[in-house]
Amino acid sequence: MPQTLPVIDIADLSSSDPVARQQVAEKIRRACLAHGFFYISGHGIPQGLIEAVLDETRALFDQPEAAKDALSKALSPCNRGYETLGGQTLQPGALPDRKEGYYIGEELGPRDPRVAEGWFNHGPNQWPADLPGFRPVMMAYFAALQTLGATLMRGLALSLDLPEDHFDGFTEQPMCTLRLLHYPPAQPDVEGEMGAGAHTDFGGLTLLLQDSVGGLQVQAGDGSWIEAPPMPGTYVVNLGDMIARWTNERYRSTLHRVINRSGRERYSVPFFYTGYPRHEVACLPTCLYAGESPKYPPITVEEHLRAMYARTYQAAR
Ligand SMILES: O=C(O)CCC(=O)C(=O)O
Ligand SMILES: [Fe+2]
Repeated sequence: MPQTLPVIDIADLSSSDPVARQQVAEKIRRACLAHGFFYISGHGIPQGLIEAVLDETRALFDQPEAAKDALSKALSPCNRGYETLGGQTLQPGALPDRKEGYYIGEELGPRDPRVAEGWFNHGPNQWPADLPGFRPVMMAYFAALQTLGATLMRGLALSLDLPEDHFDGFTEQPMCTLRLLHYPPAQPDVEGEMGAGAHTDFGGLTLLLQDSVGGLQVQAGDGSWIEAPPMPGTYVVNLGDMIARWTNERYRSTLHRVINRSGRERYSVPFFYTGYPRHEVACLPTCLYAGESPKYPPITVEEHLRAMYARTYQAAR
């Protein structure tokens, strides 16, 4: 029997009944201990909005190369905009990833104090001039996923035997990144090339929307790769490195990769819930058992994120 990832209906995380919330948290706990990856249903994001996001994503990547290059993230002081095919190498030592991407964050003007102070990745987005629906759709989706991320962080707190509001300092003014991705079909003659090389996610939670093509794989404890196929109406949720730091690796930040062997174009939209940049991430007392010591020193969200960007965007080889 191949291993599969669980589907958790999270609707009851918004219930007024604390017992119902705790029951969802128990399922989250089990999934986090097992794989650090699970599907969620009952998330409340309207299907129409999801389809609009995928439509606008396809339309963006269908634009001529020159139009996409005009939106290059190299032109942005805060890493927003277009990233060309092969622009990132997620797996150290592997070939550059066979994907192109687009980064969107909270829309912040120059007067925002965080922008004025030069906080990492804070500032305005770049928007495609010829796609009028793109900006409103992406902003509506961004806001909806930010709320969903905060709901999940409350469930995560409960799953760790912490008060539900434990992560409120992290979910206030959170930094989040919406990333649009396009994976052309794998080239059969290029050995070792992947759509996204094996990596763990940097931040807190990732909420992944994928189209119907498939190709995401998650590493199990025994080193084998589990398929995470598309399931309509769900998101794939995974834990990033900051959760592994918080929990002293009790909860895992699991390796995953994408190989698009379908022969078709694949589109996916991960949403990275990264959290309040000045928040300090240190080992949680409920995750440190007698005789253990923390595996990681405390770090702020921003310090951690800067280090991770430096690693995957080092000079192209
Ligand atoms: O496209 C996917 O399914 C996964 C993308 C991913 O892992 C990432 O962007 O971190
Ligand atoms: Fe990832």
